[in-house]
Amino acid sequence: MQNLLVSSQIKDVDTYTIQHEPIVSIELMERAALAFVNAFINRFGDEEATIWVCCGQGNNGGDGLAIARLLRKNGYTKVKVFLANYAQKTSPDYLRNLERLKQEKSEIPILEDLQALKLRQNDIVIDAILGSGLNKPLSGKYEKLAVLINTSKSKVVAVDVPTGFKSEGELDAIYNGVKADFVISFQVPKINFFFPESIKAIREFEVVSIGLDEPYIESLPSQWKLVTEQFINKTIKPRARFSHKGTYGHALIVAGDTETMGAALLSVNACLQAGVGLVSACIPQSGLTALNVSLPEAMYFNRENLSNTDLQKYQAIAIGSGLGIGETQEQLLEQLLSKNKPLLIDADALNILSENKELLKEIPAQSVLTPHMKEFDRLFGHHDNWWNRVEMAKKKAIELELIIVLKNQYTFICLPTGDICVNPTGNPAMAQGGMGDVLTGIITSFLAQGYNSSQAVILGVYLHGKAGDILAENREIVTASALAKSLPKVLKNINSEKS
Ligand SMILES: NC(=O)C1=CN([C@@H]2O[C@H](COP(=O)(O)OP(=O)(O)OC[C@H]3O[C@@H](n4cnc5c(N)ncnc54)[C@H](OP(=O)(O)O)[C@@H]3O)[C@@H](O)[C@H]2O)[C@@H](O)CC1
Ligand SMILES: Nc1ncnc2c1ncn2[C@@H]1O[C@H](COP(=O)(O)OP(=O)(O)O)[C@@H](O)[C@H]1O
Repeated sequence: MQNLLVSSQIKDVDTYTIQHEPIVSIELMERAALAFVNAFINRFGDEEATIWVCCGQGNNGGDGLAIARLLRKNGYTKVKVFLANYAQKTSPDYLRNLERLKQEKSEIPILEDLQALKLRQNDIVIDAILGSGLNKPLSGKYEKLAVLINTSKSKVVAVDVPTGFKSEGELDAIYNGVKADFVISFQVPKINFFFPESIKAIREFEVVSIGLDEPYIESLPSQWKLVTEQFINKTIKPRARFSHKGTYGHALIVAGDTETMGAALLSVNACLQAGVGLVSACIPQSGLTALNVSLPEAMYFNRENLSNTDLQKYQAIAIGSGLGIGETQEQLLEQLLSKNKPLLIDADALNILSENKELLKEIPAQSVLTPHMKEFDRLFGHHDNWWNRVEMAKKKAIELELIIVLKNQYTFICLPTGDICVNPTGNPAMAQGGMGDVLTGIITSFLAQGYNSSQAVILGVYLHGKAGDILAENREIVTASALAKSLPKVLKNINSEKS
């Protein structure tokens, strides 16, 4: 896991690195500019393009000046600098870079008049006006400049963060900052990059290291964590010698209704593909033939027997995928809750909880809820923005001692400890019905295999997205069935890389 930091903490890391490396601040700025330029060249290799580097007067502007100089040095002959000198204050490193640019007679035109900023279709704007130092909404000349950049047809590449974009905290409904096609951000992704509202400001982003002190970053208190591949590799266990089906647990999945039997089958199949030892499908009798034909490995569990069966033999129990809503389903949920065993609660079972909120406190500790945005709001109230929604998920996870998996492009996993783990895998090719049912099956599988709740959820969400990413490399759409089918190979690749 990697700590995600708020802007004030990033400043703190900056200061720490300068003192302890040691390195002078202007050299750190040079390092940031160089990291930006390398990533930029990698992506936008056209040395003939006209590049307008728009610079404010803080350190973001200082980066811009150094970037302009380094691009010129790398063969980009049509670099121009535009100074947005609208502020009273200037940063010392900005001034040093400005002096250097002037002294070196670098042949880079330095413009200050807005009229001179004639942006054309194939030009590139490097946005170094305001970075993570943003401390109030954009207005006046800054806003006018943002409008000019946004209405041009030029490609926009932002340094660290787009001008006017808040790195953390609630994002306003209306965004008036620079809209970047690409952001090259320093050292850590900013928390707000992961919220859907960021689409108004950022099309794509990349994070480049600038050599800030990593152990110090990890030592800082932050409840925001990014799930990393290293964490997954460390956590996942390969299949052991002499192991047998009993080693990998028995899962019970309570799911399906006449019209949504497919959801149950998807979930049960994913549970098998993710490696469970045994799985029993507690589905309506009308689904029995479909189950036997499509998933002969699975067993059937008659719903009539749920109330009088000892469920101790199941290492994991999930309820909800395609379950439907009604008195029978409500009774099933209540019967399971009364067993006082952690559950994974998804889809319609969440909707039943929304209609019967008194049941929330009956959910056993360490249970997992996997709502998408609408299911979450039905449960815990309407939210105008994602920042508040995630804050509420964190609060409820602590209060109810649950793991709340708030699903989206970047899924937020809120743990009872208060930690919010952001999952980086997954992509829009996966935006199709049934994908959540597959996720439920995968997490249930890992729970049955003996991972603790947090591990099972983090592994499940990450690998679900990873499988989707691998498939999306050569297809536009990834179906839920295709994703489930690919899981054994994804798991094999991870375990082979480890050994
Ligand atoms: N460790 C790292 O990651 C490194 C980061 N580096 C770089 O530093 C950047 C951060 O630099 P920074 O702190 O100087 O802030 P920056 O964004 O340039 O502007 C601050 C000034 O803008 C002003 N201001 C704010 N909001 C405003 C508004 N809405 N409208 C108008 N004015 C507004 C505010 O003025 P004030 O209101 O306080 O008078 C303040 O003085 C970071 O993004 C990265 O590019 C690298 O160089 C090296 C290592
Ligand atoms: N654009 C996307 N990028 C990444 N993951 C996505 C995207 N769209 C959907 N998903 C994933 O697909 C799943 C959808 O869940 P859900 O809405 O419950 O699906 P369903 O109820 O149809 O099974 C979630 O895990 C979500 O993270």
